[in-house]
Formats: sequence, C-alpha cells, structure tokens
Amino acid sequence: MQPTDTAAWKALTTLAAERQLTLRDLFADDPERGQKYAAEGAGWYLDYSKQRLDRAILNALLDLARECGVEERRDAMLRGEKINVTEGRAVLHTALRAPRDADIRADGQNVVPQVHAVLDRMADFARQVRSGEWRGFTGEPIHAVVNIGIGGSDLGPVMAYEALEHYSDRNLTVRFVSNVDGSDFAEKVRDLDPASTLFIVSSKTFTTLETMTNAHTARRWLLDALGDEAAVARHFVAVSTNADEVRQFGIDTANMFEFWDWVGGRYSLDSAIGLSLTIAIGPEHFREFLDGMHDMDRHFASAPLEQNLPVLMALTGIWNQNFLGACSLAVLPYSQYLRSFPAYLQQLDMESNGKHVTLSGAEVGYDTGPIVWGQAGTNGQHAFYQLIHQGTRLIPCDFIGFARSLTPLPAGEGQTHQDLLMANVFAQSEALAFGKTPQQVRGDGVPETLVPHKTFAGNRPSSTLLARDLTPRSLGALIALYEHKVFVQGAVWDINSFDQWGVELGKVLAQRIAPELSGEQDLHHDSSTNALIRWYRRER
Ligand SMILES: O=P(O)(O)OC[C@H]1O[C@H](O)[C@H](O)[C@@H](O)[C@@H]1O
Repeated sequence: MQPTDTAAWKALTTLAAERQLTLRDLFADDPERGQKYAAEGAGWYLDYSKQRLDRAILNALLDLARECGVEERRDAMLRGEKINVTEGRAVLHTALRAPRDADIRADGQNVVPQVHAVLDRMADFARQVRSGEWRGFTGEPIHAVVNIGIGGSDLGPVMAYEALEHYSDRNLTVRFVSNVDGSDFAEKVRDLDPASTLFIVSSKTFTTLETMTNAHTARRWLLDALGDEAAVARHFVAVSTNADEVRQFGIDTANMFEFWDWVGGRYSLDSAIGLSLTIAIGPEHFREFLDGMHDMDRHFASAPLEQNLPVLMALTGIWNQNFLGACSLAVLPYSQYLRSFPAYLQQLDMESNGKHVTLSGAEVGYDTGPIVWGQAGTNGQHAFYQLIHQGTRLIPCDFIGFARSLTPLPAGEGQTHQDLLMANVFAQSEALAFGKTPQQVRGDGVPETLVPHKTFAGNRPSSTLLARDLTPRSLGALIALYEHKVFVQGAVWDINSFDQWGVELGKVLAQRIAPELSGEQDLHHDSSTNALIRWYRRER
C-alpha cells in the first residue's frame, strides 16, 4: 500500500492545508513546548520543538508510521527476513554490533558467532600492527595504514576516523584513497615509506573499478620499492565478501577479513570495513563504538514510537518533505571532528532512499529521499547560511552538538571556544525559528529602505541533537540513529532502502567508453558524447 492511500496521509494533507502554523505562535501558546517536544535515547537528546508541527500533526504522523507498518518492518529487519527484495537479501547490519551471546538468524543460522570471530581477528591484527609486532617485508614495523576503498568502503571509515581522531594512535599515519583520479593515490603516499606502509583494500564486491585500479597501483608502488612479490603478503590485507576475487588479486585469504552479503555497503562501517578505524583507535575503542550502535538499536527496537528518536526524526522529515514542500535537509554538526559526517550521510540517506518505485515496482506518487548536504558549523555559517535564513527555499536543518570539548587548549581558552561554538548552535536555531520582524528591525533604528533587507521571516524548522561528549560510543549511537531514521522513512515511502540500481548504468557506460578514449574506432554515442570524446582524444 502506498502511504498516500492511508487515512493518516489524508489527515496530514488536510492539516497541512488548514494549519498555517508559525513557530512564534506555537511557542507563545505553549510555554513548555521546548521540553514537551523532546526525547532522549542512547545518550542523545533530541529537541524537535522547532519543527512546524503541533500535537494533532504529530499524532497523525505517528498514525502514518503505524498504518505503514513501520514497527512490523523494523521487526522483520531485525529478525533477518529478506527485506531487500530486489536482491533477495536480509538486512542485518544490527547483528554486526550485537553482543557475543546474541542469537540473530539469517537463513536459519545464527550469524553472531561468525561476526565475533571476525571481530576477534580484527582486534588481534590491530594489536599486532599497533604494537609493532606485525612487520613489513624488510622487518620494519608499520607506520602508515592506507585504506583503499570507495563509497561505503571509504566514507564511513574516513568520517569515523576523523571523528575519533582524539582517540587515535598518534604514531600511526592513517590515510584513505578512494578516487580513481591518480592524484588521490599519488598525494596520499608521496611522503610514505613503502617498507612501513600497510594497505587495506576494502571492497564488498572486490570488483569496483576505482578500488581495483588504486589497489593495482599500490601493488606496483610497493613492488617497485621492495622488488619482491613475497612483500605483498606483509603489506596488503583485504576486507571483502568475495574470497575468490581477493585470491585472484594475489592477496592470501589468510589476510582477508570477511563480511557478508546481508551487510549493505553504506551500512558496513561496523563490519570488517572498520579495520582501518580499529587499527587507528584500538580494538577496545572500536568495541565501545559498536556498543553505542547497539544502544541505539535497542532504543529503536523498544522505545514507544512517540519517544523513539529515529522515528521522530524520520516523521518530522516526512512532514517537511511531503507536506511542507522542503526538498533538502542540511546536516550541521558543530564539531570539527564531524566535518565529514554530512558527506557520509549523503550516501547513507541518498543512496538508500533516492528511489522512484515502491517495493512492488509501482511509480511513487510522492517525493522520497531528500537531498542531504551540510558542513561543520561554524564554518557553514560563513558560507551558505544566508540562503537558509533569507533565501526563498525551505531548508530544514539538523544541528548536532556536544556539551564538552575534547581538545586541550591553553588554560581558560578551551572553555571559551566551546561556549562560543555552542552559543552558535543555539543562536542559529533560534534565529531560524523566530526570525526578526520589520518592527524589531525598525526598533533598532534601521533606515526604512534597509528594513526589508534586515528582516528575517523565521518559521524555518530545525531539530537539535545533543550529547555530552564525542566518544566512540556516542558516535556509534549517532550513526545508528541516522541509519534507522533512513529505514523508517523508507518504510513509510514503501521503497527498498537497501538496493542501489541507480548507480549501475553510469558504471556500465564508463566501461564501454574507457577503451574508446585511446582508440580511433568510430563512435556510436549521441552527438554530444561523441564530440566530448573526440575533444578528449585530441587533447589527452
Ligand atoms: O565496497 P564495494 O563493493 O567496492 O562498493 C563500493 C560502493 O560502490 C557502489 O557504487 C555502490 O553504489 C556503493 O553502495 C558501494 O558502497
């Protein structure tokens, strides 16, 4: 059933037409609104009171979730049912962070023992690399770890490594190579010594063009320096679901860390794809990170819908996208450590919910996944916030902040930085919600000609997520929160959030075009593509 056929959707359509709510009125009418429209779970506090909704709308949104079977779908996912129907796969990333004694079944088999077997091997390997026990081919300990991967095999590890840099081993250099643009590899290794460099080739399929090209170049770079094929075994490990391809590449499967087809690429940071992170922050911190994800999994599985953080974030998002006409979501972490969080979320959200047909293949009659974008605050304030405050489009925002800073700064300075950072979080959502009326602007003595320019309409919705500090555990919970938010939205929209057919066509066409670029054969594309290729042939 499409969500538009539900009674709740119809009720919401009427509510959206009837109620022109303003945040000014909503707050004036209910002095306790700020406390009432808030919820807590897994160490995170969510304030959604600055969303443009009242109790009737919230109740209708909760009804929508119920009518669309969100709880049943959630339980089916957690039980290991094959909810990824177009690929016939279970969706069990939650099993990756389950405790050792859990029992979660895929095809009737408990997957938790195999998950922990790989985690144990990762922990052991990370300890060897960190302690210097693992030696390179010439007997040197490892000083640099380079993860080669793209998409889900890169964005999660990069984001989490940066986010948890405070907890990382400072004696180890950790780099990430993703782009098939050769300058990515060249710049990332230019100051590294092959004798003390370890490459982690991360690819679920082990066939991804970019990753395989970079991995072959890395192999050449290593062998040019060390001169012996036998060196590969000491300097390359693989993370994949595809043992055959790993073997074919020349990596001993003894040096392979496995994961499974029930882990989607964009949901794989907590699988062996997190090996670079485990080496950087150590296995104990990685376990805390997984525990944080598990905390949020439990909250998602058990909290009533009206207090369930992923559900509330999903439903407020649906209200904004489907009933208030927003088409994007700005994610604004007020933490320099989280600077790559928006990029990570782009894949998580847009690859999951960028779909135009329902599970049964019918064209949807409503908008699905939003355009997700953003940047670390406060920097974004000095770049694009102007448009959020005074532009013509409605751009809902997620603000993310922490009570405490991790960074040791000269005495007294640290608190100043932190207070200024957080003052900006609170000020931005306040300004967006309440704006500044022409009367207030005039009250400041502003000349009449400037009044329209200095007026802020306000009524721009945002949510704020707060945690006490940025730890492996709170980061894990934050990631799982967004994973489940995406899930709930996909469930309401009746789409498959776990396939990604939309990235295939471009890949196939690139494979066809690549040999044409160096050749002289006739071209049979459209006239634009033909002209572009001819231009490139001439200039390359
Ligand atoms: O891990 P890999 O198999 O190399 O895949 C890397 C990425 O490639 C694809 O383009 C998919 O759209 C992504 O979901 C995936 O994360």
